[in-house]
Amino acid sequence: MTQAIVVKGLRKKFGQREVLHGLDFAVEPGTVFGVIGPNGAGKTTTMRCLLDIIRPSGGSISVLGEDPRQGGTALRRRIGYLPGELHLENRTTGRRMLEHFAAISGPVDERHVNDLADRLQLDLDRQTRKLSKGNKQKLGLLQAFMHKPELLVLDEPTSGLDPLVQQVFHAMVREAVDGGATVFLSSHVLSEVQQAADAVAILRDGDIVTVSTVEALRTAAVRQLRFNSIGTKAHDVGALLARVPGVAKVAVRELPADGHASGTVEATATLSGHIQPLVQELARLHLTELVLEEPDLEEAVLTLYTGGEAPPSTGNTQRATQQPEGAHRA
Ligand SMILES: Nc1ncnc2c1ncn2[C@@H]1O[C@H](COP(=O)(O)OP(=O)(O)OP(=O)(O)O)[C@@H](O)[C@H]1O
Repeated sequence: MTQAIVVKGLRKKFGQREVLHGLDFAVEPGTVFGVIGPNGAGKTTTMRCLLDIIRPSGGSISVLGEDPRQGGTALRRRIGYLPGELHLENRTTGRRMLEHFAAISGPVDERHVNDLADRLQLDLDRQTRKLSKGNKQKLGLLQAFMHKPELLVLDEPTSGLDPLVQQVFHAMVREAVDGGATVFLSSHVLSEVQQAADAVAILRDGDIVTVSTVEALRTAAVRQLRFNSIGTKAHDVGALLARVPGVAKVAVRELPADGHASGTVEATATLSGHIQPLVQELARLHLTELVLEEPDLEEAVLTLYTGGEAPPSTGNTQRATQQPEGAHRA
């Protein structure tokens, strides 16, 4: 099947300043692809190129099998777009505004619009100028989803939404994907995309640092490990931990007898990578306590933003994108 989006060597200059330095990525149809990166990384610029709102300075783009520069209105109708900053006409209602968008985007089932408005708890008959930031965002989402497009391009879709409405949004994304649509969304925080995305591209200063699954990020992230064991010398526990791949910062000590079984050894360490080798080694010990914390994915991504080592890319991703050659820059 044709990939929903293929981007090769995408460059964009504003004046003399290049802000996208040759992006490569591909998005499989029927998947959710998240782009995360700090402010100014180039997420919005990439999306605008996909929609032919701005023209690339180099490279090639294919969206739903077409060059956006050639696709015109027919291609645009197949796409639902939520811009980062939605400009609303002030003297109108949400409903009027949606009618105006529907005239551009093609036939829209009114019952579907009302259903989405109900789920998002959005009053379509209010004046748009009276809408709060969150309600404006809901209106933006509604205009992106209402014509059931094949591709949704969503710039920071959960921005300004409260947690309950974010859940509604995630359900809408799942339903769209179940119906065969592809979703390309951006965020500056991982927690917003990790729930929805099959694959995540991390963008930093106009370069893709890595394309990875959330699962791969989780595996690469650092977890804190702490356990107590009895019947083994501290030295032996230290030696055992040293054999486990991905274990670092090992500290072992024998605890004083008060409050603990005599000969209790406390160990702390960090683990990055797979858990199984650690579990195998720990099975040799007599543990009385064990804590392996959830990995801090935000921390893992921050490391990538600031120039740390990239996690393994998704050569093995089934539903999501392949790692295109040249896209990996550690
Ligand atoms: N029209 C423009 N003219 C000049 N520079 C621009 C223009 N649009 C974007 N830029 C610059 O391009 C870079 C990337 O901006 P972009 O808006 O794509 O980043 P972003 O990742 O979407 O960030 P944010 O989360 O803040 O929206 C920034 O340095 C920005 O200042």
